[in-house]
Amino acid sequence: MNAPLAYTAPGIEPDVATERAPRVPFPAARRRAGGLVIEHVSKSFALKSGPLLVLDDISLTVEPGEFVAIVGGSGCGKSTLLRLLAGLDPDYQGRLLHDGVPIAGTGLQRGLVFQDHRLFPWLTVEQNVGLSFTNTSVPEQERRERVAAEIARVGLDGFADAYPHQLSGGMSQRAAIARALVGRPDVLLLDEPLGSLDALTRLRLQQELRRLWQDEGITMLMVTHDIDEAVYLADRIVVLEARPGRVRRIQPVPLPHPRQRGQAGFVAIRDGLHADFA
Ligand SMILES: Nc1ncnc2c1ncn2[C@@H]1O[C@H](COP(=O)(O)OP(=O)(O)OP(=O)(O)O)[C@@H](O)[C@H]1O
Repeated sequence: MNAPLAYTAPGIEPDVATERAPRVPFPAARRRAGGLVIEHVSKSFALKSGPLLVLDDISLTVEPGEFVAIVGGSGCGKSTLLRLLAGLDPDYQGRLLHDGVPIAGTGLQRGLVFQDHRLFPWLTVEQNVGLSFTNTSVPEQERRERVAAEIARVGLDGFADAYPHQLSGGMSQRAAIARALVGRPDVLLLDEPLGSLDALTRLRLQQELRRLWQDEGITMLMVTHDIDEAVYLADRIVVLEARPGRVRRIQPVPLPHPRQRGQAGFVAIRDGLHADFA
């Protein structure tokens, strides 16, 4: 079912838990959904000293099922752009469309994962994941089944009743990913989701994100500071420049998966991107 994994660093073991996890594919119709259009989007914040232009005329089309990474220096507006796409901030100029429909507010069809897991400490993994159903009409029985399936998908079987303080950093991020997946999104918006993890956990979760993307065809839009991670995962890498945030260039990554970090094509793209920030 899954493509064989490439373990690109010594010491990385196959993730047995997720390898064995039952796959509950999302409905096939979802696989043709998840297109995003960012059209001439600008965003300013009102500061005491005057307006701060953070995003300046950003345009980008993300195809359904595409994996796009966004890289750029600190403060160039990466998180701001993701918040707009999530529907968390309606105050911007331009147009944002999800499958042709203007984005207005948050919704289960766009899952959001942050750098910090943002799990509620007083709720179990199961309860945290189930929170996505708040204010929805999904029946109780279906909620329970979908929560259990997503917990299994991210390899947290046996931890449904655990509290966040009983989880490692990587496990907490898996729970956060399960919470985003339980709504069966066609787009995942990932804001540095692996940024707080140790290097080995990070490599493993990169593999799992790739597998999730390949299995489910979810559109992925991921902000990352890690150029290596962007080249490992993305179809295209959007390089933003700062003050104000603008698209400097878009780097395609036409390499087959699973990608080998030592491969000449990989190294050439990575080095080219590093030069952008030299
Ligand atoms: N709510 C806000 N009010 C005022 N300014 C803000 C607000 N949110 C973000 N900013 C400013 O907008 C700019 C872009 O912030 P943003 O968090 O989007 O950048 P980023 O590229 O994600 O940065 P980093 O890589 O450091 O996380 C920064 O100058 C920040 O100070």
